[in-house]
Amino acid sequence: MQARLVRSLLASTHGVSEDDIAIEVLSTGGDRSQASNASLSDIGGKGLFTKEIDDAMLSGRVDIGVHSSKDVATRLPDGLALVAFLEREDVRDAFLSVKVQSIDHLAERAKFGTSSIRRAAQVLRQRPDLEIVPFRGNVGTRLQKLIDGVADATLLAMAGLNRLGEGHRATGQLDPEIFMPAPAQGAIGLAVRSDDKRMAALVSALDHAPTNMTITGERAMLAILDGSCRTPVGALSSLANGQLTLKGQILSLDGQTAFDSTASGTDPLVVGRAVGEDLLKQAGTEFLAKWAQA
Ligand SMILES: NCc1[nH]cc(CCC(=O)O)c1CC(=O)O
Repeated sequence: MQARLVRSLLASTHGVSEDDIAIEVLSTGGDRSQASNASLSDIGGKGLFTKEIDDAMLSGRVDIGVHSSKDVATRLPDGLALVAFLEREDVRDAFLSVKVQSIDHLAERAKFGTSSIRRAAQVLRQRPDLEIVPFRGNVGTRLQKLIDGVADATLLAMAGLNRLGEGHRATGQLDPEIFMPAPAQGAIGLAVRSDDKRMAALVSALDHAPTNMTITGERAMLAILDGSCRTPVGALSSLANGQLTLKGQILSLDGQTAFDSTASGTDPLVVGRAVGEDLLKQAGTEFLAKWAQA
């Protein structure tokens, strides 16, 4: 579990005992709605996986929020701040099937299980014939659904599988240039109360600077798109010589139309905003209105 990793890093970095750091496990709306067939954006979108943790932080019950960065809204509730990111894991999505080795090998009109509008659009872009079926639940439930034939294949974040020790369940990994990961996928983010300087200092010591740069860029891109765009979004970052190169993509829900943009630079906020603005400009208001999630 990711909170245990954070506790062990905090203890070793600051020379304190793990026993002095208590873990409070809070179930969020996103965890509870796992049996539902609704897509995440139907249930409550961003904030769904963080609300209970945000509330516990604001009330002072907990001091550090441990999140999957991709589940954290681009604007945190007032009084909270993301101050550190652990080294990013594998950013790719994994392909899982008990029948075939890759998307290309799926039979005509096979059932593809995903409740993610990004994954559905990306899959349909490659294979418009496939039937997308809602697919939720924990990893074990999803694997059982594949065995039961509820779907012929699905996609999951490689990072999530690895953290559960289930990386071997992946049939393969998707090319992230084609199946662009969700912005901020694969990185654990740590939040503190904005006025808690002491906790911010303790937590910031765990920050992995290159990860911080890529996540900051991707979240800046998403912040631009969030306001005016409810279509699927993908992002892919790379770092070289202190320069961030960020590729972004937005897609129509049916995957038939996609817009891509790339920018590079040393300031991730500038790079991220540039990619976001360019995507909005390319897509135009008509596209954005047509493919807005209801
Ligand atoms: N939407 C749920 C969610 N939030 C973060 C991860 C994976 C771990 C990560 O990206 O850090 C997942 C599961 C998935 O997309 O397969």
